[in-house]
Amino acid sequence: MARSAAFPAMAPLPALRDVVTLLKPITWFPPMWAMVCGVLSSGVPVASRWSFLIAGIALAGPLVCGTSQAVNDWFDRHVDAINEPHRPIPSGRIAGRWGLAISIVWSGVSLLVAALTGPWVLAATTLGLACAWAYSAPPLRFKTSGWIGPAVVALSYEGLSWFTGAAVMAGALPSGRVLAVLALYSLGAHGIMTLNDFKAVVGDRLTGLRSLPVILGERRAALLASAVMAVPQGVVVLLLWRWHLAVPALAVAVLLAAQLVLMPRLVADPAARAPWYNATGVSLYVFGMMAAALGLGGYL
Ligand SMILES: C/C(=C\COP(=O)(O)OP(=O)(O)O)CCC[C@H](C)CCC[C@H](C)CCCC(C)C
Repeated sequence: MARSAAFPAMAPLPALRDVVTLLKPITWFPPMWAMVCGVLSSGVPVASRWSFLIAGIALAGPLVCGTSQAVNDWFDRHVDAINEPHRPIPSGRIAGRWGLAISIVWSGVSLLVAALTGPWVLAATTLGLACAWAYSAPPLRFKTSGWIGPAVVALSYEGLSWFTGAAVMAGALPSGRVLAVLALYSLGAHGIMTLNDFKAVVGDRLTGLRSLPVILGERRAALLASAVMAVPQGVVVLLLWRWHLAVPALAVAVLLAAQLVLMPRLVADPAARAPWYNATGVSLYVFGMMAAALGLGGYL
């Protein structure tokens, strides 16, 4: 008997190279960096907690962030067929339901590593995975909202990673100063996440995704994203200065001033220049995060 729809042929095993592409290593950097910022901002010597540091960085990057990318590509496979047809799932390199299977297995591996690392990390990982699935998967699919989607990513990428790094090192709730700075950088990251939406405006409009560039128009969304990135950093400068952390305050101020110089170029043509701004302005932003963390931890 020929294979029927009731007994479909098993899709071929994906190549390792395509699985790694699906997990998008380039996206792992922000949460790994935020985790390190959290660790340093706690002021607890890193040498005393090496094993946590390695597990925490692996969870923030390849494991939980990697899972979030696989989940996203699985549930976005129809829109990606328009916007990004070369990706592993729409191109057919990861065929059948392998995209979903990889998302589930990688979630399980993340939970296992987190459980072996400790209760704080397990709680943070569970929350991170819940955000990862809710961001892309129905019924919540937060990414369809231009406000809630970037907020969930910003809070989990920057805030949750920084919080976990600081909380585990200190073995307690981080200080009010650390919480204030991580909250401000999470808020600013909302603007960074909006930059990600300029490349997909056509497909998003066609498929009803209400990203900020779709609902506000590209120029107004770029202006808003610039303000959302800049204002929290300005508040960080004032707070650091108030706490007598003059060197980090000055460092963050100089890095912010350089971003303000770059922003008009972004606003002039956001669709074309968002990748350029990601490489320049956003890099300055993340160096500012590190300067603030080093200041809070007493290193600067
Ligand atoms: C998939 C994500 C962003 C990209 O979305 P978009 O649809 O615009 O994608 P494309 O441009 O590629 O089409 C990220 C979703 C992130 C998620 C909400 C949560 C991730 C959690 C963190 C990595 C936190 C880790 C915490 C740690 C303590 C374990």
